Amino acid sequence: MKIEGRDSRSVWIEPDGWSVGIFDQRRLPWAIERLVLRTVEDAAVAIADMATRGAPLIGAVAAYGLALGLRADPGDSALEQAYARLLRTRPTAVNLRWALDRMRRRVARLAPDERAAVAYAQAAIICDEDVSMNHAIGQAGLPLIEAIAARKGGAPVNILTHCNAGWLATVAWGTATAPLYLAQQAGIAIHVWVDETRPRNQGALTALELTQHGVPHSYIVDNAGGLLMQRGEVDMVIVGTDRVTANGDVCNKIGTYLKALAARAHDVPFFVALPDGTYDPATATGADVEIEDRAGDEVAFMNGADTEGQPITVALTRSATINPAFDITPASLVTAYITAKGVVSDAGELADLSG
Ligand SMILES: CSC[C@@H](O)[C@@H](O)C(=O)COP(=O)(O)O
Repeated sequence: MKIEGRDSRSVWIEPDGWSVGIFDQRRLPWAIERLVLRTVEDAAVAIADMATRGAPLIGAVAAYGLALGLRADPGDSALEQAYARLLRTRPTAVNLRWALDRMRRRVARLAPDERAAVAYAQAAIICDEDVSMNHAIGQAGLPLIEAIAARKGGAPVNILTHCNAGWLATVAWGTATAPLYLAQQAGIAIHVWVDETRPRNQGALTALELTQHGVPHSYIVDNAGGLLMQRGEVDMVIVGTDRVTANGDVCNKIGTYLKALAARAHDVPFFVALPDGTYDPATATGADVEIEDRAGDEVAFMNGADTEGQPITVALTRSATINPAFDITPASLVTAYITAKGVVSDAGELADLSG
């Protein structure tokens, strides 16, 4: 994504050759601030506080977090401690465990003095794969948009997305957004409905990305989607996911389920962009996924910026709050999963692809 006119990934190695850079997503889109991670703890805090976020990016930053830990202490017990610390940062996105398991498998059998260099190389591979996988998801999803565009005779294809499953949730391209960027490159007229996504307003990140890339879009409150579908103003929904279980249930940002219900009621196709690290065949159904309960203050207070871009907090309520961060969309409401290997319509096909 272009940030300050330069193509940037969402995680990178700093010029010193070992510390890890990320954007502080708590400050976006109002301020472009970078954070430098130098320890396992820095990486863990950045993930838990959502300075960095989005299932694939959490996995990538955790991978570098493990490399940072091994640089400081490559011994067996330090490896296990770093693994455990990073794993307990956030419970729902399976990419975290997927990346950490992959890292640990790669380094555990090595002599301690070889581990840090191999860990950095492995984290870089995870990042590069994320970029190519998202591009492949884009290519797989493009014909879905082309088909609707052909039916509409050149009128813009209206695509609704929820949360941020974009460049800033991945290393680059995004999952749900990759088909949109490729459609734009192919000259197809699109318009994106961007859900605000309370309480952390990830829609503002999606809107920032679409602005940077010149993709026409409108930022809408979470509850506008139903009316828009009822009026025939949504041609398709594409969302990302934090985990797809063996039966095809989709765990994603809170509010996704309501969009899927509305889409089914109005015959709007509902697609889930699914990279490899987000598929969890070891978990049977969505009911088996731990849904992250975040602090109620995220609901009671809203962080943003004033008209000058200075940070402000708005108090909304003194009432009790609960803040489940994700929900489960049953497989029965999913039209198809857009994977890097193609578009598949059910859990059986997903299992065949990954096997
Ligand atoms: C490609 S990102 C897919 C999901 O991780 C995304 O939709 C989402 O729910 C992000 O949640 P977040 O709480 O911001 O980490």
